[in-house]
Amino acid sequence: MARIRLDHIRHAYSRALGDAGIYALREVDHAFEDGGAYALLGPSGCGKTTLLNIISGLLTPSEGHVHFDDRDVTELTPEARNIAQVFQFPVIYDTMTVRQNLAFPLKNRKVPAAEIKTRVEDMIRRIGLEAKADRKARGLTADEKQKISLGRGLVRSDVNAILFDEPLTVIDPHMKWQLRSELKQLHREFQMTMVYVTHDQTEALTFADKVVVMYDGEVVQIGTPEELFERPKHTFVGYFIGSPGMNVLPCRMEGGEAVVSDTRIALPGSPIGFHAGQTTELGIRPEFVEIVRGGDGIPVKIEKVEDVGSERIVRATLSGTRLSAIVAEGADIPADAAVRFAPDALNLYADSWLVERA
Ligand SMILES: Nc1ncnc2c1ncn2[C@@H]1O[C@H](COP(=O)(O)OP(=O)(O)OP(=O)(O)O)[C@@H](O)[C@H]1O
Repeated sequence: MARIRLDHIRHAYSRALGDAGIYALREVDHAFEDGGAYALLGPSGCGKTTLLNIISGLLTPSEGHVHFDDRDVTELTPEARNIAQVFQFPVIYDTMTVRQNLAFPLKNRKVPAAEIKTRVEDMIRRIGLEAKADRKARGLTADEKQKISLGRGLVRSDVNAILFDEPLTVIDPHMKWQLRSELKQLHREFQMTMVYVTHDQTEALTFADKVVVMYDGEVVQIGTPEELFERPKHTFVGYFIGSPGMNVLPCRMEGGEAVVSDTRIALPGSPIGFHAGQTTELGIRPEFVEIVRGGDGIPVKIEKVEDVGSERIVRATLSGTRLSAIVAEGADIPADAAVRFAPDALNLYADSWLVERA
């Protein structure tokens, strides 16, 4: 396994696009530590696949360098980089059996026969295909074929990293959870460097120790699921992670306090590093918005209340800005409602970036 360092990577898909300033990756400067489980998370088109293909060697970046440990691999082919890759759709040999498919990458690398047998049998069990081990892949379902693909990626122990590009898209929803747990287990046992691309936050947050959130060709935050939830570095992260996402309320700053709709809100600590002229916003997660009687907080207009199991989501507007609150089932929602915010859960943003506090 290896530490993967992306050194000032930029990528445009053609010279003309680059000349026009259209970059699929605008600037990525980041390291994936050896043995880490990372998810690359972001909306469609933000550059996740581009970044993954630059790591694997399917693409050469327009600018910057890729290092595996101390070695510059920017110009090396995927084979020479010794990477295992699992794509969205199965990449397997249809005429081989499940067992042969799994053994193939090991035979290719001249692994001793006894070791191949042990590894292949272990992998067959992990992907739950014991009953079909001697069946040709051709007759299997899309779901089962993708499990073989996953198995082929995971069966080798000598790879520098394993890269997954939305690998569970074709998997039946009830199997997704099981396979994700299996991946996590394998990571715990063998500490492989894994990079997992997804646009699904549940998938990212349950798989990864560190989530790399991408937006518009850039990495906007790298953090643990808790860090992304509690201190989103960019309003996009707050909005994208969580359900519903973080509320973002326009505010103006006066004497160190935020003013939202004529109500002054004291912020914990003193904001540092922002200056007058920047657009300021307050971020607050719906979990930390309390619904109170009018007069006890900032007045809001309740638009809708949704029941979601043991809690309710209150959709409201505050001076025209949409705001959500999560309240307990059976909690009082007065007609003349107002909101209060948990002070420690407030984050201030300037031009969409988190303002640190002293
Ligand atoms: N071969 C290509 N030629 C030109 N532009 C491309 C090419 N492949 C991707 N792009 C563009 O590069 C940007 C990033 O695409 P990329 O596929 O990396 O995003 P993504 O985050 O993986 O999206 P998705 O989740 O939809 O796969 C997009 O604007 C896309 O249209």
